[in-house]
Amino acid sequence: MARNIDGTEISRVMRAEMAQQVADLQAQGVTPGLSVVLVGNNPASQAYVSSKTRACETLGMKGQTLHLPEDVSTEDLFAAIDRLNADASVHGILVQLPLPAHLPYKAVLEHIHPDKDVDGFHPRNAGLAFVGDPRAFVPCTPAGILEMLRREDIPTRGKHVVIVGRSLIVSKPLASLLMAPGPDATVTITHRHTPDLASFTRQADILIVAVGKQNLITADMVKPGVVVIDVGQNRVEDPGSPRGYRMVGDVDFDAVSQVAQAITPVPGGVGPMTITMLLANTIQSARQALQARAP
Ligand SMILES: Nc1nc2c(c(=O)[nH]1)N[C@@H](CN(C=O)c1ccc(C(=O)N[C@@H](CCC(=O)O)C(=O)O)cc1)CN2
Repeated sequence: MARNIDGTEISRVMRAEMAQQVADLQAQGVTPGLSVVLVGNNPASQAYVSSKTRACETLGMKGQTLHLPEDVSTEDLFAAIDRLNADASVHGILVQLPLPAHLPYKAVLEHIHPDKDVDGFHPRNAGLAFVGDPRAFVPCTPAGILEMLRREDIPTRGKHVVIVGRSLIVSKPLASLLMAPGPDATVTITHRHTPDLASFTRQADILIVAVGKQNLITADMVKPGVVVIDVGQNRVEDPGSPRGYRMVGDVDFDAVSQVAQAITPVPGGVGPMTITMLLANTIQSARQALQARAP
């Protein structure tokens, strides 16, 4: 039976460490500030955004939401981002995704000043992360997965990591981080056009699944002793639960737990780590702003 990798508990420990880092910055006259831009009324996005600003406040950071209407124009959104780019009290800016279809999301993400891009989605940060430059803001979900593996003493050196999914915000940065010196993993990326997916997933020492499809990975698709990281966030109707739905990942958790060595649950695995790493990136940004101010 697999042991659970508890992202909520790892986050609790990390956030306690970060509260001290925030206090140290405040003693030097800087309170790390995060601004989250939310466009429209997507209920899941609203929930994630309020988790982010609440988490900031719990640590003594400033967390604010800029809520714009669903039909905001690209020009008005750019103008709002410009104001945040110019505001010295704002160290981190993020635009909550997904955006309404009329907005050009890549151009929007590129509009955020790279020094405040705590999501790490700006091409400058993606490039810096790709070449292993420590100034890069690393996207929060990949950074959180690496931190979980490190804190759980799960070795990556020489291990075969198979990633299912090829997204720009999770899989691609994760692959480059894992194959870098330090983690030293051998990485395979698979995606929807990979024939015979199971022939790849069965080779994995560490299997990372980031697709958004419930029960994509079943017990017969993994080898005994694998470590499974489930990035999926899928809503399943459940009239018996208080919200009328529950969250599940991409992995058939109960069945795969019988075979795996360790596994992240959904909820309570990768999700909380995403927000924790966002706090870490905002603190890093505030520190860099302070250093830039020094004579
Ligand atoms: N600008 C961004 N947009 C989006 C990102 C992102 O990193 N930056 N990621 C996702 C959403 N997301 C954060 O924004 C996020 C998703 C899920 C969780 C989480 O903790 N999930 C819980 C379950 C939630 C529930 O029960 O409703 C869990 O897994 O325990 C955190 C953050 C897309 N957009």
